[in-house]
Amino acid sequence: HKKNNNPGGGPRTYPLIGCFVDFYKNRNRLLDWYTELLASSPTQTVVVHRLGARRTVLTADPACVEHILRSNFANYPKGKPFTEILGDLLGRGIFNADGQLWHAQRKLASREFTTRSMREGLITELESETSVRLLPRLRDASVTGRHVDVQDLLRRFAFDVICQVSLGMDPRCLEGDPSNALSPESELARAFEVASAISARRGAAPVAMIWKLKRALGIGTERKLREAVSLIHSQIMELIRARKAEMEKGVVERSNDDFLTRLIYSGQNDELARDMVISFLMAGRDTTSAALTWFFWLIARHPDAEREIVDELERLGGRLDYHSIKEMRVLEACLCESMRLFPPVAWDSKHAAAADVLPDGTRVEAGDRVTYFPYGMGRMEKIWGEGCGGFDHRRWLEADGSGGSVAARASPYKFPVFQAGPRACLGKEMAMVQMKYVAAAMLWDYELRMAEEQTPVLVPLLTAHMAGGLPMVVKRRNRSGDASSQIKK
Ligand code: HEM
Repeated sequence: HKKNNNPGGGPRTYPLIGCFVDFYKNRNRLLDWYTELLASSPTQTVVVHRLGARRTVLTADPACVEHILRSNFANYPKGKPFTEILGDLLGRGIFNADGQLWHAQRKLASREFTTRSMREGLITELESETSVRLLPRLRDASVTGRHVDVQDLLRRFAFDVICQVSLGMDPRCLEGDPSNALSPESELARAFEVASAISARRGAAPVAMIWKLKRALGIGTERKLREAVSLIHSQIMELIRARKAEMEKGVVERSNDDFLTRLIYSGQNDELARDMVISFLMAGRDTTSAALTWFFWLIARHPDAEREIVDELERLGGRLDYHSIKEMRVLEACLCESMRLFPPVAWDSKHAAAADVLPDGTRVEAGDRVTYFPYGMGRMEKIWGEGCGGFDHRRWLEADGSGGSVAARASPYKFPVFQAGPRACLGKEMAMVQMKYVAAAMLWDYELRMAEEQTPVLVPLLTAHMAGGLPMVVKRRNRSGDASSQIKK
């Protein structure tokens, strides 16, 4: 049932029925199955036709990825099939917009990400969230011996931070006992959880008609989605109203660190401001926590790499200021290596506006879904060499000497975990700073080991979720010549 219908050495095509059977057989290991298909394709691209589903071109070829994301960017918008799926939650926000609407928001948001106040606001927020909430949790666990679900901890942490940075509001997800009821603010976190999980399931549904029908009838998961979205909308609108009132009273400064306040000052209409911050929350919420969850799992299995990270932190005097964070090269290499193997966004799709031919000869038809696949690319021997399925952070350090960023060392088209080209992730620098800060703070004081030997399963929801969480045992670290275990700021 598999035929190479491109005698010039182009990609294999997987036609209707055979593929459907294979798809069903591999439904619980789709990422690895697609990786195998791509590795055996002559050009690391495959075309998948599945009964009832849109024709999909899936590629792990850096030249094709560059073509889609940069050279012929205009032909590969997200497209209606994508924006429809997330539209109820994200509205017209940057994450879900194409064309002029996207371009205008991109310009506005890019300015925000380069401001010093954003950077300073982030570091201040990381300092307090880490010292007041995160580290005390680990200290308790090290004393009581209770296991900690590191994935849950990191997700709560990330939600608190992104809400502070984007909304100037603290949902207190990581506060108090984890078994306690959520604060009213973190009802927002729960609503986001529900809305993004149901939206992700819409994307994975074999036939779009079914969720559309359920939406029209207002039943089942679609009703839950509508309720969650309505809670998110009303909480953020309420926040906008309150912020405006504070502004009128002169209680809030124009230079406030959060994105929402600056959007209001710039004269955005309320609905667009709401949609923009929702996109930021979506983009910044589960991505860093997904990356760090897989990082901690890998590091627990590679004590040599962990030792090198801690040695580097000791050389930097345990400092966590912006400058020291930039200097953490071994840590950055370990983070890049774990994102190579477990990218937070495992795959990402565009929809072709017009017919096209990719650099490897694959023909694209108008309306095709065209997907680049960071998960498969990280495991392609043609890209990373033999044995690339294993963790080896040194591959990122070998070319060192330039003093530049470790992450910048691989072409973004070969390592598109933050996407690449005009629509590349706006939060990349912020994410790297945050992940380095959190990993350094945790590893400086604590050793984290698996509570039980497990081979975790990656569930590619909107981000790479670890099924069942990551239960870990926490032990206080004995550092060489350790006088003080406090983080210096
Ligand atoms: C490890 C962490 C992160 C990873 C791997 C990551 C990855 C990505 C990817 C793959 C995209 C493209 C998605 C698409 O177009 O479908 C994206 C877009 C975006 N990311 Fe990130 N991201 C991370 C963290 C963040 C953070 C912390 C923020 C801050 C709010 C952020 C803000 C954005 C924004 C605003 C976009 C939309 C850009 C546009 O459409 O022009 N990201 N990110």
